[in-house]
Amino acid sequence: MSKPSAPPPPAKINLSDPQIRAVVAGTLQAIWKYVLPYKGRFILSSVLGILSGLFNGVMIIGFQLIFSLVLRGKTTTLGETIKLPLIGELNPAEILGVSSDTPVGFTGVAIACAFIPALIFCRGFLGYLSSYMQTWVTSKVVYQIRNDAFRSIMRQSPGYFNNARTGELMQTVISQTGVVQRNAMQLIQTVAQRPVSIIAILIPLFASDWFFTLMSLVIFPACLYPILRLGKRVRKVGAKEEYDSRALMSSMQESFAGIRLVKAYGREAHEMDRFDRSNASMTQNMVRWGKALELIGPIVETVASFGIAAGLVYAWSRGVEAQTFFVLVMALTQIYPPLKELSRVQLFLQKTTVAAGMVFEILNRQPDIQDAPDALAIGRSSGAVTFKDITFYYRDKDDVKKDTPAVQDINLQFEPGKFYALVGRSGAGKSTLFSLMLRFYDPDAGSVLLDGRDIRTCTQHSVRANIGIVSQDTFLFHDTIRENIRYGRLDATEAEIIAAAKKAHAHEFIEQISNGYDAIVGEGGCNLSGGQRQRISIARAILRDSPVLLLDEATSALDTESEKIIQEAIHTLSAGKTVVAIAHRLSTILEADQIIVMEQGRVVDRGPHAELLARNDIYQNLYNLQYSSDERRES
Ligand SMILES: Nc1ncnc2c1ncn2[C@@H]1O[C@H](COP(=O)(O)OP(=O)(O)OP(=O)(O)O)[C@@H](O)[C@H]1O
Repeated sequence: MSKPSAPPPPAKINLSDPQIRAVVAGTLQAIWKYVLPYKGRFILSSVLGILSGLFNGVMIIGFQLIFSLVLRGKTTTLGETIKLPLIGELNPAEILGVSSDTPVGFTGVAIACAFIPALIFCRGFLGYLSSYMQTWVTSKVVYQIRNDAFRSIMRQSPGYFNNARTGELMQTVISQTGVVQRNAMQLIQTVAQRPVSIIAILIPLFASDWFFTLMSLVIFPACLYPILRLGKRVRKVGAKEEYDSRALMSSMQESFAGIRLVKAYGREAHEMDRFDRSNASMTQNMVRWGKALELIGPIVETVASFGIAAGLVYAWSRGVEAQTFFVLVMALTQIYPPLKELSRVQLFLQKTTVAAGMVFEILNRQPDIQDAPDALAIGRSSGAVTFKDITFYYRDKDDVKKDTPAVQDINLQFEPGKFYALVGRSGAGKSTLFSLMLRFYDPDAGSVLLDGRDIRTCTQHSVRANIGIVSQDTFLFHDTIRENIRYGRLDATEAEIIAAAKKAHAHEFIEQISNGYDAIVGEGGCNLSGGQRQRISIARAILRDSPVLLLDEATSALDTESEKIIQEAIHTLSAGKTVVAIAHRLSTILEADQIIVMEQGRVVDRGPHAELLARNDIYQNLYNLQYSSDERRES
């Protein structure tokens, strides 16, 4: 197992670079497409957010009014005018229609003070509604993105999975979409609401005392320098975290998938070390990211506090009233959180872009094999398969052809209902012919025909519906035996499933194990023997009942009893079908209507066993190496 090789972290995001700006804009546009179906709620959440931002201004004016009524001392009367930002002078006695010498009194103070929780509640409730709506929208968006990402991966042709790492794909679908959600939401809140909050606070502040406000805010540019420097560090580490978590997921997935190998070789400690290295690196980066991110806040606040200290000196020199100063300072502290968040916009943008980049790379990836626009959905074929002048090269992950073709100049005709055995040394190209027949790859030259029709002109689904496969590496899902058999035809009835199991000689052993058809087979079918797994996969293929059957015989010899049962099951399965078998058993070869001998990607001979044995050196060698022991065993 190699070290996880996730792609290197993307280059840092510098928004002054037009190319990067285009990438960021593209990413946001792509996300926006997903938001569009929920634009009503999205707009509502933004409006609520803006309202809660605007409410900050109302709160400041309200507080100024309350403090003026309460903090002027016990002798204050309702007739004393109060100066409010934006509104100007106001006489409470006139408004309330009472005499100007009416004292504010305890009742007045109590009523005024009761407005404080009311104002705070209103702002909080508006904020809550807006956040809830945003969570709703972003959750729906991420739900859709996650589904589409999984669909896009499932649509990819098998060649893609030769180079992709399962753990990385899983991490992208699950974690990166989560990162997109969290950061995109933060981004929306920050960009849509925070400026409104800041402006809503600034307006009454300037109206109240423009000089004081201006002086207090002058120091903010001074904050920018350390923030920019820190932002740079965070960006670097933030990008690496995504890379690390992909490596971690990959390492974990490989350890679990290969658990039997790990145990058999006693490599638990080695795997733990491997995991620990990735985990330690990720943790270290997360701590660094958190440290840098959290430092930004205190730095902003510390620098801003100098402004407050200077403001106090100014208030003393200008004789600003205590209540006015109190409200001014309170309002200024209200500005800092949204300003702090605004200073993080670039960081959230960075994280969103990096994560969304990975997700959209999967979403936008076109499968190598696609149905033609006018592809025909064919029905049940007669089972005639033709390979016409086929040459095919495998490609590496950069889509570069290998030097030598896997198969070359292949001309074969498989007639309906006949049985063909493919023989040849390892690497001769037998499995590649199966892959081409299933259209896992398109040939570089020539064509595969089903009932005389080029399979590239048919939908992949309809072609594959005509082909069944029983392979030596039987895959069973971690589910019941029943569901594993039903996978061959999802609408099969219970009776059909049992009938298929009977034909596959699986019914007897299924009945004997506890829970029968409801027994869980374990991951990859680990609760069953190799022979039992084979029989379930044969039952699945029987249920599929396709006119063409591809058989990849197990290389490892099963015990004679199991082998006999499986042979019988395959016999039943093969009846009336075109069968192409990669033969590892002499009995299969002897039964074949035609044996096809392959060598280095070419068909070098074909014919019945006796003829080939008499005339073909390659076949003789193969026979002596591979099959003569079967003959001895059988005799
Ligand atoms: N996914 C792949 N990517 C690149 N090369 C491949 C791939 N699969 C097979 N090959 C190469 O193509 C050639 C034919 O391989 P193929 O698997 O078809 O042989 P085979 O006859 O089925 O062998 P075996 O009996 O061992 O399964 C070999 O040289 C092999 O290395």
